Amino acid sequence: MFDQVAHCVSLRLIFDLDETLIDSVPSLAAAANVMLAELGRAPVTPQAYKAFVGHGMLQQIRRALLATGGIPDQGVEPYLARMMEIYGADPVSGTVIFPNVSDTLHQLSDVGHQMAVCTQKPEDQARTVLKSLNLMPPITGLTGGGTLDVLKPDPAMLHHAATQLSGDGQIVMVGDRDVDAQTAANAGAKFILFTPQGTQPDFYTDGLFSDWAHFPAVLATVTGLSA
Ligand SMILES: O=C(O)COP(=O)(O)O
Repeated sequence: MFDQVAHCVSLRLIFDLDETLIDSVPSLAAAANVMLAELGRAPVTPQAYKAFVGHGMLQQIRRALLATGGIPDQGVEPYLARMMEIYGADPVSGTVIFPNVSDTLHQLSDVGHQMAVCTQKPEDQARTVLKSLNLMPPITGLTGGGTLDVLKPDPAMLHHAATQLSGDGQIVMVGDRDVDAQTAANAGAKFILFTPQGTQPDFYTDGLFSDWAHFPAVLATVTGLSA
């Protein structure tokens, strides 16, 4: 399968992190539930928490508070700070890498493609997770929450991630949700959707896959490299 991309110019592949390369929802939900318990709130299930993810930690906590009784008088900020303390102390336990991610990324790197992550997750937390899962390298660039003063879908996030990689190879963004697709569209980049359940999206995508072992073939088709 890698023969399809073995003789091509170097692509710049920009990956979303949460729910694209890793399933971090159990660890995020566990940390949020510690914070919610301190506030006297009921816990949220990982399944419910999944819907809160995608727009950064501030939105996660805002949504968790709204779902469990509303925003307290103090506002979201103190609870965001507490979540950053709890989750930031250990963003690794309970987080798993999706099947075939590691092999696929190493093999894409071996044939010359360059890779960076573009995530809403705070940059230091993302770096800790990527290093602990032995994904950095082959991933060499990282743009996260706090790297810039904007988040996805601002195209500056994707541009920043791409400029961390050398060369001017075609940029392809890979993510799991609409905000990633919108980021790619705003930056004029191709977008490939990771959809582990095989769900059809209601937004535009240049390609999609549900198993990372199939990603190189989809990438080859989307970029025209299989021709
Ligand atoms: O922090 C989040 O809400 C999601 O981060 P992501 O951009 O890696 O999906």
